[in-house]
Amino acid sequence: MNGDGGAGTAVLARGLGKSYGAVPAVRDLDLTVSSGEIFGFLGPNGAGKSTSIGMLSTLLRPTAGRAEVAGHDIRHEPDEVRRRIGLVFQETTLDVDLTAGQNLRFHADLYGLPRREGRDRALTMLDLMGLAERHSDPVRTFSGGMRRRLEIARGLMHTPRVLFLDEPTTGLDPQTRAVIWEHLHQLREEQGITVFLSTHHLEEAEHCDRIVIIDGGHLVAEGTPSALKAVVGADLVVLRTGDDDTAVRTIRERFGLEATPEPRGIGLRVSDAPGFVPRLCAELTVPVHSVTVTPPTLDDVFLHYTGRTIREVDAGGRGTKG
Ligand SMILES: Nc1ncnc2c1ncn2[C@@H]1O[C@H](COP(=O)(O)OP(=O)(O)OP(=O)(O)O)[C@@H](O)[C@H]1O
Repeated sequence: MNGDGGAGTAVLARGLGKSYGAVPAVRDLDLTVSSGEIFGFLGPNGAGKSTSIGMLSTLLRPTAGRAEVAGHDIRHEPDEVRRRIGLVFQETTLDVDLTAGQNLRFHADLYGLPRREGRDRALTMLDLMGLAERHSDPVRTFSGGMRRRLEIARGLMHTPRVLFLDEPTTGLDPQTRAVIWEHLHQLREEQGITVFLSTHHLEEAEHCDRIVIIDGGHLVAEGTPSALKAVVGADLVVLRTGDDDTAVRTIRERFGLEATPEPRGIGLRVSDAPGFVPRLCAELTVPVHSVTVTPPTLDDVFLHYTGRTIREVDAGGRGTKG
């Protein structure tokens, strides 16, 4: 290891940034990712996720700061970094006229793997990604999920220490996403590889050991998904009653809490919903048709730090705060 990250550090960034002309896309990024972690970059469209992965994978030149990946400096030792990383992009880069095995062997040739080693590694990686029996089939016959798994298999051909995945399950249905995640978890177990991914899917971020939340090029929060949600701390309780006005008044008078209108009733945030709901129901004098308790989500965390939800930002285009 060349820098101050230590032997167990896979990715280290200090003050890393990139501007496109006068437009800052990523600002002052500090990161430490441990070897073997599944680490996620969560943020809405335009937050700076692809730019960050581009810099760490040596495809984009930073305009500020420094970073090391697998122990090598991204600016001064880009070849050393490239040898040790795998990359899976948002857009497919497979040759659909070739078979799965040919796509992988082509990659092995690019990395100078001996023929036999390339063939063996291709079989092992196809097996790991659940594609062994499709080895000799042309990629044009593959579903979207199979293509994505094949791209991951290809990214692993040269035994990288860090695998970068830019939005690995975008455009795939929930069931296919779940299959890909099974394979990513298995990959980490069996190969001890560091997985570094970007996503704007909240469910995807939940799979990560640790995430950073990025917005407008800034890191706004960092931690395990559960620790981040614990900061928000409060469950959402939604009530559907026979008389919402009376219910709101009772909640204010008895508990000093302010319930607000929700799409399906009235809602309030409390830190211990399982303990609170029975007391609430005992105090209410109006009919209660339903009570729903929702623990905090990562979108609540995003809202907590930025004042907007990821869904809102994505729906409104490439917005940034302010
Ligand atoms: N080549 C470029 N030239 C100018 N501006 C760019 C370029 N690439 C990205 N940007 C801008 O930099 C900011 C960050 O973009 P980036 O693609 O890194 O975000 P992202 O979080 O990956 O979003 P997405 O998921 O939509 O790709 C955005 O405001 C974007 O418009």
